[in-house]
Amino acid sequence: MTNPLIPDLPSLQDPALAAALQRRIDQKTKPLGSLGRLEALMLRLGLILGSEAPCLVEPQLIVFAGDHGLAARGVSAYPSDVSWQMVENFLAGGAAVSVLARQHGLALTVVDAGVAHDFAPRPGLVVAKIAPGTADSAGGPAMSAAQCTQAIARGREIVGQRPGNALLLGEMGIGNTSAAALLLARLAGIEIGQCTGRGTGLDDAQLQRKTAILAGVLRLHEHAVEPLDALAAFGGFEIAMMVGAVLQAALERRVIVVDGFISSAAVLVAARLRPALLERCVFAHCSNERAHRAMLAALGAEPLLDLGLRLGEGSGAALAWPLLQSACRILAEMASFDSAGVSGPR
Ligand SMILES: Cc1cc2ncn([C@H]3O[C@H](COP(=O)(O)O)[C@@H](O)[C@H]3O)c2cc1C
Ligand SMILES: O=C(O)c1cccnc1
Repeated sequence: MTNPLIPDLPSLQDPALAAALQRRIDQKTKPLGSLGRLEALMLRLGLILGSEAPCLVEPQLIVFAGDHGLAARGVSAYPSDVSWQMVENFLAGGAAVSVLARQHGLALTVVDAGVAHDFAPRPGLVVAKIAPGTADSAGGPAMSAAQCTQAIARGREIVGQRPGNALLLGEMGIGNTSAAALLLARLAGIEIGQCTGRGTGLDDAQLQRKTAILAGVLRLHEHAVEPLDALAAFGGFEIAMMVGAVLQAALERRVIVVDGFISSAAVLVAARLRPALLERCVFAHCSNERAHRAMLAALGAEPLLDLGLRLGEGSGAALAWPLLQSACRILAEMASFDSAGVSGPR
């Protein structure tokens, strides 16, 4: 059904372009298939950007930040204040993602999607606050349907206002591995015990408690089965804004670089609404958060890296970025057997 909030996405399948790309890859001066998964990445980037020699321009790394009412129940190893403190750290240039964005020439934008703190305006910060944190999803929906719609619309606007043809997703929000686990359980039908992980570093007893709390939240919202209902029930504002951001990026045929467990949960929601979104995604890495592998499997995704990261912020997306650049450079610059006068296979 057409819904102005959730744009229709045509499939990018293009057998002629796919064949041309594959031919180009196979004619490079290397044994057939020897660049492994980088070759699949070349194919994907070519199809997304609609070119045999795709070129990545003005990549945007956007970190969406929000607080979670559920965090007051002790589902994270850290206090909610860390959300706003880390936003300050991102803007001051001291966080992991700040360093990596600088290193790789990624434009970094931090979005206050709903942090329980007021920030002084400054460059690099977009205040798009829906509310100062979601409501406690153990007592009712994390957000109203109207707030959910507003968050998706703002996520779309923020991407639409920015240049470039690549979006790297990042997030910050104490308690957000809980929201992501709940979305995975509901939208992929996976038992909550399998979806719940240690997040910022819970011990065994704390993990057990978190699982019991999340099981209760799932029961409370047993009727929230549609993607947008589940998103409103479980939150958070940063996840809802990422849903809007990826939909807009997909509509504009940008490459979407997905980070860890939480940004994958946003992609899961968006993909349940518009499955063709997945054709536009590159999954940067498999995080160490327990259920990320299961989430990637539910998305049919093959991540590029497996570094045992469990940070979020877009750090994994930024680390994978040079692989995307290499894939494009190889397509554009590497010689063919013909052009280099190298003999092909016997
Ligand atoms: C200092 C610090 C920096 C972070 N940067 C990202 N996260 C990550 O941890 C949070 C999710 O884990 P949980 O659900 O257990 O709260 C998110 O904010 C995520 O981005 C951080 C967490 C901390 C403590
Ligand atoms: O996979 C992630 O992105 C992640 C995992 C744990 C904590 N924060 C983020």
